[in-house]
Amino acid sequence: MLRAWSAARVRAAEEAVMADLPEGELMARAADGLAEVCRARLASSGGSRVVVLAGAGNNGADALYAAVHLAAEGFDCVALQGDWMLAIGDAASWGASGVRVLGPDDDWAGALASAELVVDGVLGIGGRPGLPDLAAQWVDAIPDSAYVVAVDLPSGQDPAGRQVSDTGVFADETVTFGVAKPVHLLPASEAAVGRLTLVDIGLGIGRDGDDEPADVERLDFADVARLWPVPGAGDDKYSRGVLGVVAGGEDYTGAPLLCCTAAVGAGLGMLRYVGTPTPTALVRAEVPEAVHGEGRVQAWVVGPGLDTHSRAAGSKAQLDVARSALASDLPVLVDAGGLDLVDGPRPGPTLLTPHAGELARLLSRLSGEETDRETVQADPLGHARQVADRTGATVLLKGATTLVVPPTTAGLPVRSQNDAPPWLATAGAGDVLAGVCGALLAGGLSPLDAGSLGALVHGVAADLANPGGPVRALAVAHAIPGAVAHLLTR
Ligand SMILES: NC(=O)C1=CN([C@@H]2O[C@H](COP(=O)(O)OP(=O)(O)OC[C@H]3O[C@@H](n4cnc5c(N)ncnc54)[C@H](O)[C@@H]3O)[C@@H](O)[C@H]2O)[C@@H](O)CC1
Ligand SMILES: Nc1ncnc2c1ncn2[C@@H]1O[C@H](COP(=O)(O)OP(=O)(O)O)[C@@H](O)[C@H]1O
Ligand SMILES: [K+]
Repeated sequence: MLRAWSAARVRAAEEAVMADLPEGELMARAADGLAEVCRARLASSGGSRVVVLAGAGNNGADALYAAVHLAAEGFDCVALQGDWMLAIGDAASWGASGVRVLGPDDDWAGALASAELVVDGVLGIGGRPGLPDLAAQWVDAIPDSAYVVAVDLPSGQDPAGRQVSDTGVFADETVTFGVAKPVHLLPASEAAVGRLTLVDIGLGIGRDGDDEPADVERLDFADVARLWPVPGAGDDKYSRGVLGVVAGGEDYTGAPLLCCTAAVGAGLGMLRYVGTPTPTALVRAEVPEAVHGEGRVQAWVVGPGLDTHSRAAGSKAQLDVARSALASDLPVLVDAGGLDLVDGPRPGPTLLTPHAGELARLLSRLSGEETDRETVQADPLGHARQVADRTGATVLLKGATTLVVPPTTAGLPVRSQNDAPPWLATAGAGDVLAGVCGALLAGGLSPLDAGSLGALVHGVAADLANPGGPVRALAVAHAIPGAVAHLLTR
């Protein structure tokens, strides 16, 4: 599992460690690690010209110290300085160490034009989203052919990973110190990070065996084996978990098929389906494992393809089951149409699985203030958190990066999963996700684990279904059993 800590917690950890270290030791470790990565990238590309973008803070100092190492080894190192003082040293002192510093009136554009490696040390965890004007000009002038290494984080991006910035650096690689930060994992900024490389500087957080909750977590493949409910010899279908699915209607007949196919494929003890006549006939034909009608279950999925306003035959009875599931103290996953039935906290563990448009609609209704999809996408974490806090539910916000956000009072980390190819952005993929996560809830997982593990497996299944090419949702559903086996036995 990759874990990220907020800037405030990283600073506190740095201060604690620095109290026992000689002055400058932590920065020296950071600069050594950064120089090592730069050296390796230059060796593999055969490049020799390095340009450092030097900001006014310690981030700039890290980059400059790394450049001193590289200059001593014969690389041609130039640093760009704006109309600001440097945190450590000045043009003359860095020049004496082999790093030529160019100011705003020097030919910095010429230096950048021939750069083979650019080290972005404009802003680190002390940065606010956005860049000073001159730094934005530097970034615009970086040639496409240069390899861009961001120090700690891509400058201009929000260290907290909340706000999208349109003037930030987009790095090929980010070298971060001690532990990852939210900027590296959250959807507003992670696309700017590139390859993430961690350099150990001896911070007291994030060590193996340290179970202090992080701020943001990302499950990796090893976590599947740790968390997936694998049956033992003593299990039977009831002990493994029964999932009730209330989905579909006379209009949307495909969603329940996708959801039920994925749920049984994820390894359920049993599935009970509650629908109107047409999807019921389809589920009977296509998912012979399912039993029909209400009965005892360990968890519910309510909502894929559900039209809460339908007056078609069977709709009222189906809706009554949906409402009683929501009123029960069982775990419930609420998706799509089912989200219209959510008006506040409910008794049992709850996982809401909206996409950005559904989240905006739900939040507008709950708060009485109109919010739209674009507003949600500009701060996905903040809006998911608002819905989590208003409902007491864990909110899984779907997207290229899927967030799983518990309510603040739970004191749990946010999970952020980025396992899916963009091909997964296809109709019905959300119904498949609901089935997988529902199966995990029925297997006894918490909403946080079920949501994040389900998103990971869903993404891997999309890849395995047709590596590198298009996938339809049904193919993703059919790929779930293979994806689980692949991840459990790798
Ligand atoms: N604390 C330490 O001893 C260590 C810090 N390290 C480095 O230090 C960095 C943090 O250093 P700092 O706290 O100096 O922070 P930064 O280097 O991020 O610089 C922050 C400065 O930039 C200004 N600023 C912030 N956002 C701006 C914007 N959008 N436009 C213009 N100016 C802006 C701030 O007012 C502040 O003066 C880390 O990211 C890391 O690179 C490492 O050397 C490891 C050890
Ligand atoms: N660009 C993308 N890259 C990877 N996965 C994506 C991308 N866009 C959407 N997804 C995933 O595809 C699925 C789409 O679900 P959803 O929007 O509910 O569709 P539907 O309602 O048609 O089933 C979600 O799991 C989401 O995380
Ligand atoms: K930086």
